[in-house]
Amino acid sequence: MIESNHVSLWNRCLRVIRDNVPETTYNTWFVPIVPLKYEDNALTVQVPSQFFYEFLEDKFVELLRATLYKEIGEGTKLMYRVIVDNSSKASVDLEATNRSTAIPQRSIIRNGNKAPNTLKAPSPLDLDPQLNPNYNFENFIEGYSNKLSRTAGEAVAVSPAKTVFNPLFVYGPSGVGKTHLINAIGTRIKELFPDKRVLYVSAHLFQVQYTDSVRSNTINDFINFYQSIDVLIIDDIQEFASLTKTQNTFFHIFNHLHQNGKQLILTSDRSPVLLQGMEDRLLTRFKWGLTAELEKPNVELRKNILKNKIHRDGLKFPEEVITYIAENVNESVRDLEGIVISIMAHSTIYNKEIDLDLAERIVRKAVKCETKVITVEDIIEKVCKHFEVESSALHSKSRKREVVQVRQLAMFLAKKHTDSSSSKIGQLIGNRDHATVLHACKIVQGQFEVDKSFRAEVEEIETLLRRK
Ligand SMILES: Nc1ncnc2c1ncn2[C@@H]1O[C@H](COP(=O)(O)OP(=O)(O)OP(=O)(O)O)[C@@H](O)[C@H]1O
Repeated sequence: MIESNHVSLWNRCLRVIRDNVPETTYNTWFVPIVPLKYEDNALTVQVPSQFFYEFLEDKFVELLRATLYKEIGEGTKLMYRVIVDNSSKASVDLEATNRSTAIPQRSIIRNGNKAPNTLKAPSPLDLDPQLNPNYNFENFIEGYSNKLSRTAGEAVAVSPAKTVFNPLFVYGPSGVGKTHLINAIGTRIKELFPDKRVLYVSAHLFQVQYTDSVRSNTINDFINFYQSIDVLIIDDIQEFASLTKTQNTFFHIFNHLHQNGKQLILTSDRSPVLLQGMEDRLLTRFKWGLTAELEKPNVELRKNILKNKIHRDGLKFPEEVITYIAENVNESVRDLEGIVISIMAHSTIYNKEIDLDLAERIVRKAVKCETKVITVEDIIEKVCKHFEVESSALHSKSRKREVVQVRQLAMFLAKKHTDSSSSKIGQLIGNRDHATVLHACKIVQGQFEVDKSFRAEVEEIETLLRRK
């Protein structure tokens, strides 16, 4: 077999494949494959993304193997060149059917995000920063909801510990990109300053390491190790809540690093004001630098994130499908990504075009099964618990300010999250009439618009309401 005819070999294979899979599957998964070479009994093909490669390996490995054996010869190997970065066209080569061992190292780095196995300070080049390189600034799409955090993050990345953003405290609900952003900052710092000792660690892992070090009597090593870091990135700091000893140790590490001109980057699912169970001296320090909120992305940002993801994965979705998903999947970016994968899988397995109909069915199912039905009773319970007011007070005639405010908030949330009419809501909350409910909604809406910390409190209650 002459080596230059890889294109004609692949075309022969395509003819066989076309006869064996539905048309949409063929167009989606096989047309974008580009044959690159045939050498040493191996055909190398280029695929547009890691996702693409994994999908082929998962669903069509047998078909591909049988086709290659038939058209090219027994034992022919299939090699993939997987594009991992669309802009630079960076790629990795992988062998077919060897996925578990062949996945590029960069994509499994995070799975091995284990405790540094030596808590003695290794040199910067030996220290694995535990960053996820797939989370970088290039693929962190900017929008109104993340502009402040992103801009501050870029400033910190260029001049770690030299800006006033120290610590940089990023907070926001689940799935809005906190982990992505802080990894992007760490990765950029490592690119600009390879000698800096950068470390990403989840608060959970920090806590586990701390407990281990107490148990094994190596607490000094633990502290020394963390005090040797130049840029310490801790994710989900809210997990330290109520862990007094961990907080105490972290307090000393924080002070040491801050005093010695090192950068701290922290994330939390809520703002410092709402971090209950955290020592005041830590909370004060969290506010020394910049406290930046990552809000839920708006429709426009969701659309851009979707487009970017679809493009990076080498896929094609009609514009109206993208718009539909962006408008209807609005909780977290993670949900958007799940929907894309689901649509691709359905389209392939059931041989359906990717169209509005398919998207609607999948989104409806996903959104429905994740949405908990919220009742007026749930709302009363959560609101009363949050503000430490007896629910009996809500139903009483009390006109005490704090009771009135809690009652009004419960009415507002009931109007927003249930299908009950204003009269029904009034009846269930303090036996009031519908005009009182409408008035309450207006008052709360007004406060919601001007008072950021009130808004944060309400959002926290809403998160609890949605949780199953
Ligand atoms: N602006 C963005 N651009 C591109 N991708 C984004 C953006 N925001 C979030 N994502 C993607 O959404 C997914 C969830 O983001 P991430 O894990 O950073 O959220 P999080 O806020 O840390 O959530 P959690 O608190 O649950 O850990 C990731 O795959 C991330 O890449």
